[in-house]
Amino acid sequence: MLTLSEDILTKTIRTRPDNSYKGTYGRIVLVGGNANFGGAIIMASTAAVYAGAGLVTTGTDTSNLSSLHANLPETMFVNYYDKVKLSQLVSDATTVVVGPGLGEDFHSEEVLATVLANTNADQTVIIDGSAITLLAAHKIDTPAGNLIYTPHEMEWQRLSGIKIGEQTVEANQVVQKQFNATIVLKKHHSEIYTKTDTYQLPIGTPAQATGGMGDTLAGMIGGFTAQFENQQNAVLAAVYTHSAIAEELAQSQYVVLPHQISQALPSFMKRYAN
Ligand SMILES: NC(=O)C1=CN([C@@H]2O[C@H](COP(=O)(O)OP(=O)(O)OC[C@H]3O[C@@H](n4cnc5c(N)ncnc54)[C@H](OP(=O)(O)O)[C@@H]3O)[C@@H](O)[C@H]2O)[C@@H](O)CC1
Ligand SMILES: Nc1ncnc2c1ncn2[C@@H]1O[C@H](COP(=O)(O)OP(=O)(O)O)[C@@H](O)[C@H]1O
Ligand SMILES: [Mg+2]
Repeated sequence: MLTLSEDILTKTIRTRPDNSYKGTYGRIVLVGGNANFGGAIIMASTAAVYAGAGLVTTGTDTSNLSSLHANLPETMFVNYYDKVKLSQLVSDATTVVVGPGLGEDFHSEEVLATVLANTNADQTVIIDGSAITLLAAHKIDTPAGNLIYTPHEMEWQRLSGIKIGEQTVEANQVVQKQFNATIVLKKHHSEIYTKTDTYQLPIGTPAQATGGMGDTLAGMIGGFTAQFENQQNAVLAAVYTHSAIAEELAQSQYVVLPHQISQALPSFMKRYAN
């Protein structure tokens, strides 16, 4: 197993060319946030915007609209039950994040099926939270293309069938190959299983153990993959950045709040851009 290092940041984060515009930095759609978990998709969308994604749209329950825009006026909104609009948005996107706060009921399942039915092989699709749990429980076709699953250990148990105590690198690699996808297995010192290599994140702090921290990571992976060309490096750099910012904040804070990671992103990324 390879150890991820700070080098991945300078390898990935690019100085923006003068002659560029918002379309240069990706069109990302984030789908999730039912009436109870609106915060999750707001945090994910915030992370995507603050990581620098060019055009961001949030597909969520209408009850989340005013808090979404009060927190994040940069994002656009679509009612995720509007099948026609959601399908169009997803097919026009470069990058899709689905799952944060989506919930697991019949309606959540329908929204997930609509999203996955409209993705295409040119896109990067990040599957997080409830979307992982739903895929583990129901027969929903997964699309071709660059799929990135971001499970915590219990979500990985549900999806892979490997019990938490038995999630060895070798066992996880076997399932990663069957999925032909990238797996970001989140825990203390998360592991990233790509199509070619396995990496371990050597940083991170229990100050990150708070609800919404993974939702924020999903949005960051979306923001990084939307902008940076090498998709594998973009995932690795997002995972590293998430915990590097947390470690910096934890030097003077007992707990690090997910939205604080997002707020620190523009200045943190500027330090590594080249
Ligand atoms: N503000 C919001 O809107 C928020 C919305 N959220 C959204 O909620 C949705 C559900 O996601 P979820 O992760 O909260 O619940 P679920 O998938 O049932 O997993 C929990 C179960 O797994 C177990 N477990 C074992 N190991 C574990 C590990 N390493 N890490 C974590 N859990 C571990 C754990 O064990 P226990 O804690 O009981 O010991 C428990 O039995 C999802 O869409 C998410 O985006 C949240 O982000 C919060 C903020
Ligand atoms: N003790 C810890 N050390 C390092 N990172 C942690 C620790 N606890 C949680 N994290 C990180 O916080 C995030 C939690 O993700 P997740 O469980 O999906 O949260 P949520 O769904 O509430 O947003 C992951 O990136 C995980 O690696
Ligand atoms: Mg989560």
